[in-house]
Amino acid sequence: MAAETTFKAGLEDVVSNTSEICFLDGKQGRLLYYGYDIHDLVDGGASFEEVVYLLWHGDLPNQSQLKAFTEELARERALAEPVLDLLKRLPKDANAMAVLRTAVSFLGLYDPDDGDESLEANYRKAARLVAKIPTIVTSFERIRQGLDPVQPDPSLSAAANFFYLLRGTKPSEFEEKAFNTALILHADHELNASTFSARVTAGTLSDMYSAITSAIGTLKGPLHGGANEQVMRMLLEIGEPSKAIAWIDEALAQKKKIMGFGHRVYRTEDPRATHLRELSKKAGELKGETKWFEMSQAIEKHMLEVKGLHANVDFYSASLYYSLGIPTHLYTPIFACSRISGWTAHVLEQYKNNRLIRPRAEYVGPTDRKFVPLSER
Ligand SMILES: CC(=O)SCCNC(=O)CCNC(=O)[C@H](O)C(C)(C)COP(=O)(O)OP(=O)(O)OC[C@H]1O[C@@H](n2cnc3c(N)ncnc32)[C@H](O)[C@@H]1OP(=O)(O)O
Ligand SMILES: O=C([O-])CC(=O)C(=O)O
Repeated sequence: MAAETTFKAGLEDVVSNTSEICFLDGKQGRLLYYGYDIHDLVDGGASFEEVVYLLWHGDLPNQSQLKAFTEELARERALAEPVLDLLKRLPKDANAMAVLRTAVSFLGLYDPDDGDESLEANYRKAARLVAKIPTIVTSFERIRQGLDPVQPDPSLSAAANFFYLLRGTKPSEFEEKAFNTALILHADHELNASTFSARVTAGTLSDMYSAITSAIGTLKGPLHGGANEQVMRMLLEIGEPSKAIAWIDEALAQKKKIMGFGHRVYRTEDPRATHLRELSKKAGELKGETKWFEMSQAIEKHMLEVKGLHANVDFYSASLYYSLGIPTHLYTPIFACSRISGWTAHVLEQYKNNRLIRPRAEYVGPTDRKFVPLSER
């Protein structure tokens, strides 16, 4: 029924709220966090911690603000015993995003501010989530491998801590820098599906943990954050750069989507892919195994030629993480380790200026049917 609705499939180009956090220009390929171009943040040597602060407060921190914030994150990284116990009890072969979704929901029950919906309490909850999500991801991975979780090292950055918690050893300078860049690049992206679902949940004035649990479930899907794992599985299945074009052509002939390509908003190069391509190349060279980068480059060139589609953020992050030695099933959880900063920024913004988010559906089902009692059917 046409009624008073305007239908846009997938809410394409529909503007749902105003926001100060992230500016996205899909035609020019520009991405700004609170007015700062991501290229300047990355090339200028910002840390992920500075970017999280920026997304929450609208300004970069000065030195004492950054020190206090870094110390707050360091204090919050460890997991309480019940959360570690839960991780130990979960099936070892469980999907890592399903584990994260379950653990974050559970974590909310132990938050000292649970039930306090003041803005101050929500900032504290956000800091706990940013600090603890990487610890959940890495602790479960170690438990799965039959290893004991590692205690976070308060002297390490967010990027370095991830490797330390995963391997029990500190990363190289390149690993820390590359991972810090990846964390910055994935931090926020306007009203992507997972952020939108976080805002929808927050818009009912439900709590921060409920909003983030919704977001994690949404990021998990292969059309969104789950694509980075699918990209690596594709590269591994192809096996050799020389086989890439035939593999892609065959998949396209079968009307399959090639993971890591296309975007709802970008019509040009995804500005994040520019950095991730460079890092993937460097990581492959340092490892002495450049074939994943070469294969990725061949696929990227071909997809642009035959489909006019550009690589998105998930494409080169896959070969980068592979060259850094990170297990493939952790790629989407890593996305969450970064995007938690954007999700929480948007939830805080939603709380500050809330209106229930409730779109309409255009009804296309039958009407005016006559009820027939069960005995007559
Ligand atoms: C962090 C992120 O979420 S980035 C996105 C990660 N997701 C992926 O990489 C998965 C692969 N990509 C896709 O599925 C899509 O490009 C999306 C989901 C990202 C965007 O989807 P939409 O804006 O809805 O575009 P839609 O899926 O309608 O595609 C438009 C056309 O391009 C084609 N197309 C889009 N992406 C691809 C792709 N990756 N491979 C092949 N064809 C594609 C579609 O088949 C469609 O063609 P048609 O008009 O002939 O039917
Ligand atoms: O914006 C989107 O639709 C998807 C995306 O690139 C992201 O979440 O980083």
